[in-house]
Amino acid sequence: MGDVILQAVNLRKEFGGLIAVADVSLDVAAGSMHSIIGPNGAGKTTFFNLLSGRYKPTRGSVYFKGEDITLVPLYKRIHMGIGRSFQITNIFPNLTVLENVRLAAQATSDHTFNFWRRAAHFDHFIERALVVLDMVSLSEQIHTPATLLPHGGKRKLELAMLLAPDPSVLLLDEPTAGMASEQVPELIEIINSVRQREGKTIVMIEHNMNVVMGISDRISVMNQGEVLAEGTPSEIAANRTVQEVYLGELYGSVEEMAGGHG
Ligand SMILES: Nc1ncnc2c1ncn2[C@@H]1O[C@H](COP(=O)(O)OP(=O)(O)OP(=O)(O)O)[C@@H](O)[C@H]1O
Repeated sequence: MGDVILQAVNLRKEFGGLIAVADVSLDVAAGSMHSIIGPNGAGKTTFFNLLSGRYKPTRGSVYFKGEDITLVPLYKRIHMGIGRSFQITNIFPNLTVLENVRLAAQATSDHTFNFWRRAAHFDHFIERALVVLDMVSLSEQIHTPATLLPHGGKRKLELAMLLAPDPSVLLLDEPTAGMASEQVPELIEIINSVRQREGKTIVMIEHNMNVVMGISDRISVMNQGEVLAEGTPSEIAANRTVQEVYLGELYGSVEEMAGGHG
């Protein structure tokens, strides 16, 4: 395993009496694809919100490149290089694809604009936007208003907006959600090539098991706020406790159905 780039140590989040994340410790290796899976309500999104800085933990710590960032707010973490996926609702629908990505690059820039230097920076952001739009195969649609993109195109646009400021870690929350199954392989191919060609670290919540098993280096399985198991895809696939959690869910719903008829 390579150097640890992002680390959670005994991270906990309570909402009133509910423990959504229960003392989770997790190491993400630099350059790896680390997936987080688990049944609904397991605490995956809450855990992501603790990594991105959207939530402050009840206790525990987050380290990025060895630095304690537990109290660093979300916008500063983005500046440091932790990119959190944009939701489709963050896209400006009437702006073009290019303008959306240019704004995403610009929004996280450290430059304070001086009028005379502004034009030069503007060109720089457009150049960056064109590079990332090429990475996500949207070069042909740069002048299309975002609202006119099909759902799969909007997901690629989100990814481009996330990549625009050149983060070293990408937190992807269900990147294939809502996509038609025939569009999934292309997006996964893009995510994989971004990781390999750009050397990015990717932490991903994903429900599609084919995707998770196919591209992850490591998988952490969450259940009821805890990490139940962690390992390579083949280790996780062979793990009995993991099988029981997923099968348990299935049996639970079968029993409910049976109960409904009884
Ligand atoms: N802001 C909040 N306030 C109160 N409870 C919350 C909040 N966010 C999440 N929870 C609760 O915390 C638990 C974990 O939720 P979370 O959304 O993190 O799970 P998840 O694994 O991401 O689920 P899913 O796969 O359905 O998205 C759930 O019981 C949820 O109801």
